[in-house]
Amino acid sequence: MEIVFDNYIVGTFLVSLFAFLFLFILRRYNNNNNDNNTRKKRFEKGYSREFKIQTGTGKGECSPGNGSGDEVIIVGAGVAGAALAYTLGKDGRRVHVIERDLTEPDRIVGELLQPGGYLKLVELGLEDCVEDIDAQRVFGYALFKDGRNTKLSYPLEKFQADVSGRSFHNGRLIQRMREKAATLPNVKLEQGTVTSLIEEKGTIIGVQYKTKDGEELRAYAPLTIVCDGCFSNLRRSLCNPKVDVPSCFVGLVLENCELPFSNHGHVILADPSPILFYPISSTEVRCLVDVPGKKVPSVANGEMANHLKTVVAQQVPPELRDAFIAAVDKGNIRTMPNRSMPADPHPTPGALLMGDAFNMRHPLTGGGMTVALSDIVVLRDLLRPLHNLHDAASLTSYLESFYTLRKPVASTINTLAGALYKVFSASPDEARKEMRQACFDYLSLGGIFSTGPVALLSGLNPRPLSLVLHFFAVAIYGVGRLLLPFPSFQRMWIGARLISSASGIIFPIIKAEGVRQMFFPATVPAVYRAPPVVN
Ligand SMILES: Cc1cc2nc3c(=O)[nH]c(=O)nc-3n(C[C@H](O)[C@H](O)[C@H](O)COP(=O)(O)OP(=O)(O)OC[C@H]3O[C@@H](n4cnc5c(N)ncnc54)[C@H](O)[C@@H]3O)c2cc1C
Repeated sequence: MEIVFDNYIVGTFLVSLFAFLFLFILRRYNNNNNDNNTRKKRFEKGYSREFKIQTGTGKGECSPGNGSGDEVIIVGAGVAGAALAYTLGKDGRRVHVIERDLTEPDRIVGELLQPGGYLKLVELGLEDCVEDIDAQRVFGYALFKDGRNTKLSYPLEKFQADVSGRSFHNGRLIQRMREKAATLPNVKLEQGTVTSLIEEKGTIIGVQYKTKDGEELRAYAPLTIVCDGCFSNLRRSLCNPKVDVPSCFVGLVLENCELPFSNHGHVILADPSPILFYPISSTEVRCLVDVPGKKVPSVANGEMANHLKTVVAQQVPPELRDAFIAAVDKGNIRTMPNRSMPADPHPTPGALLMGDAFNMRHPLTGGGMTVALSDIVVLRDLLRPLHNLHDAASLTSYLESFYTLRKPVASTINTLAGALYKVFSASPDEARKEMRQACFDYLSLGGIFSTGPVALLSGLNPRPLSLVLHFFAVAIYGVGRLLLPFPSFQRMWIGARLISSASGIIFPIIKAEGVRQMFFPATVPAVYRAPPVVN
């Protein structure tokens, strides 16, 4: 008995020591990151550049190989395509955008832009697109679990006053970006549906598309960028699409209600999976209810309304319950599959994928637009020194660096989205229950324990290593709570399973992101490739 008791004390001591060392390293690491951010900001302050806008022909068609027409074709003018069209157009490129439907989209996606994404809008000169659309400022999140709640603020202290998240009607943002792109004389925005990519000797030389009037046309350019979104039917030849649909979101709009924490996103750790609320205008609150699996109860036959009223409503914070039920009764219930797809490109001469056509993650953390905008900044900087895009093979080889340079932002946001969705979902497994509770309590500790993860989620501190450290700090925090003050064999067993389950959650996502690109980008030779020299 005495030996067992001694082992408990030694075990407890070792776990506490390990946890202390882990948290100590984490704090040191974060301090270093803060210093780096300050240096980066100073650099950015001193960095300004003027753009020369070339006026082009704006003509949609040119013959293949003829250098006088469009330089870039963009397929799709959603968040990624519209922002990219403006960005490349502003840099003087002759851009031809082909969008299936130029009317204002009405969807339940892309309604909360993280502050990191807002900073990218500023870098692209598109920040005015969130003005005059009744966008709401977002300063952080409120997390709810079992009647308790905790407020997690974005660490915005070091940024200019306008920097924060923004939430809005997605269609309004897209329409503003399309209008802004279309003001550039060298950007042609056309309504049409691209039906295929035109390939010649392994190089994409343009697209075939159907106009609004049903006319079949072809357009040619040395570079085609496919931004046709999550349902892309053009990506197949440009990547290896491994699409997973872990769940669906059911969307409602709540009217005339006040959120418990104004100007904050609300995440309810419900059973079986999270419910989100955030403002999308000065009078409307979006609610997204996660339903695990690919199938949702039928909206048409009333099963969905019944599910929302009998299973979901009781888990909604009391302040929002009446508005929630009124929204269900109003009947405008929308659904959307939540897709995730790691980036796995086949570098193809003459073509690139961007936005959701290229890479998707669970939308729980609202990271998709931030990744798309960040990718556009990376691509813009790579393309800027190039006067001519006609040498497709050299261009493809040079642009391979894009896949590594995008990783700090993309892999941090992608990994966090996948991991948090799993941790925040209810499970009958004791170890997963402990992990979920530990995550809530860890974030509630405040200080670095909340600002660290929130900075990762918001795209303000996109560092994969910091993400892994916080993730395992949560796991160790969970194990420490199980073992202190007196561990039992059963609790030690749950603790071991908690660590194993945490590893089982995060390591497959990291593997899909690419360990080398994520943690050792400097060892990837492609990042050192110089721009091709073109006569
Ligand atoms: C339920 C849900 C909620 C989300 N919430 C958020 C959030 O709050 N915050 C966030 O940052 N991200 C969110 N996302 C992700 C975000 O919506 C996407 O990352 C973002 O919209 C990607 O932009 P995109 O331009 O790639 O695709 P889209 O914005 O979907 O644009 C694709 C465009 O291509 C056009 N198109 C398609 N096919 C063709 C064709 N053949 N020819 C011509 N045009 C074509 C379409 O009409 C469309 O305009 C959410 C996703 C889902 C599923």
